Amino acid sequence: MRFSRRLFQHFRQYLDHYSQYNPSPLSMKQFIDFGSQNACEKTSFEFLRKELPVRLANIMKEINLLPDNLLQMPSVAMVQGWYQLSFKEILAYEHADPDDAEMLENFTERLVKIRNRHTNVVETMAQGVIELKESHGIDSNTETRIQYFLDRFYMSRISIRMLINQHTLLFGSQLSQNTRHIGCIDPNCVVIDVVKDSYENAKFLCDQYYLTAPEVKITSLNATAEEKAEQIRMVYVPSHLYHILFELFKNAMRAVVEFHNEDVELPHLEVMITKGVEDVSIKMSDKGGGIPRSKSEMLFHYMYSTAPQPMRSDNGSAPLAGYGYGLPLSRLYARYFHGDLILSSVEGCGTDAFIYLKLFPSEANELLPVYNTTASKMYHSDT
Ligand SMILES: O=C(O)CCCOc1c(F)cc(-c2c(C(=O)NCc3ccc(C(=O)O)cc3)noc2-c2cc(Cl)c(O)cc2O)cc1F
Repeated sequence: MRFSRRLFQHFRQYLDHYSQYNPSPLSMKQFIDFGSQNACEKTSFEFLRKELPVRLANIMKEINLLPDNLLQMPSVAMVQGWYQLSFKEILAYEHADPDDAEMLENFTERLVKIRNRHTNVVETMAQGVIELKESHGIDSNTETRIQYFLDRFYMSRISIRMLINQHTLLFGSQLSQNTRHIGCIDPNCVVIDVVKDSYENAKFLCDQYYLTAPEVKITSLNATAEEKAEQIRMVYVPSHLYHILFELFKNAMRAVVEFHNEDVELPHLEVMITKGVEDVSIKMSDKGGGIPRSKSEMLFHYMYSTAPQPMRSDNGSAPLAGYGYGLPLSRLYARYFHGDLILSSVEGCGTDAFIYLKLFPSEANELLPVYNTTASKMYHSDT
């Protein structure tokens, strides 16, 4: 027992040490500049062996502040265990020799194992919230604290996976098929291509579930007229943009089909892509009947969407409704590089969803949660 207590104290010292540092946000410009000029694996390693433990420690301190009855849920305890193990595995490289090529290869392989370990964190945490709801119930104060935590926890996870993906794609053994991309970043992401791709896949699911789906009309407006409107490009992570658009298309299609379930003709969706001076904006409009203003904020609640959804895949077809985390997570992806996702619904008519993205890579900075006294007070406030 003495040995494990000493190890536990040792672990807590490391956790306290690394959580004292603030995470260092990188900008999209730093990601592409580092990755495009013959990236140096040693430099990346020396950055990550400090920054990954800092980001892990910052969010692990917040996990430890969660209400005890949530922390005791089996699923939450499992996620906490994954974080503790991954934290320890990266600490093992704290004093490694950066000039040791074999060690660098081993480090990259270890990052892949860590990324795989954390694949199902979102679903597992959602299961933990359901376990808490079923065993203890969730009062509004607890709900507010869980909402605050999950937004920060999932933003932290997005940022850690971004760092791991960049390193493993730039230096890992599976060389990226697309030489144009810098890690998971496309420096010339053609926005309309991602819109069409996400629409087609959402339409496939909608057709499968409802045997019908609305068409889409896409228009582009290029306020800066130096290039043709239809080729609005930007530096972005296509998989992030796809995740946001796919979720919004699923929701819009569901609203339109369910609101017009008797009608033969479905009103089409409209997507407007606009390139301004600072922003690339994507507006998605539907005539799905909209949602009351009193309910629209709840769409971003993690708790609200864990209520049984009418759209579960009871007939075995892929659900249009997941854990309901789709929209809150999509807003985190939009906000991750200082963009945003805003819903504007008109009850009885339809819903507009606005995606705002930073056009300049130098302004697209990571938005990272920082563990500090303000944050910790959020977990103690009983107001
Ligand atoms: O579980 C998941 O993953 C999907 C979780 C999400 O599932 C939803 C979903 F796809 C679509 C809607 C919905 C409704 C609706 O449903 N209106 C009918 C009603 C009227 C009153 C009330 C009420 O009083 O409570 C509720 C609904 N109207 O507009 C939208 C709508 C929502 C979003 Cl986020 C969007 O991007 C586009 C939209 O057209 C609501 C969802 F919730």
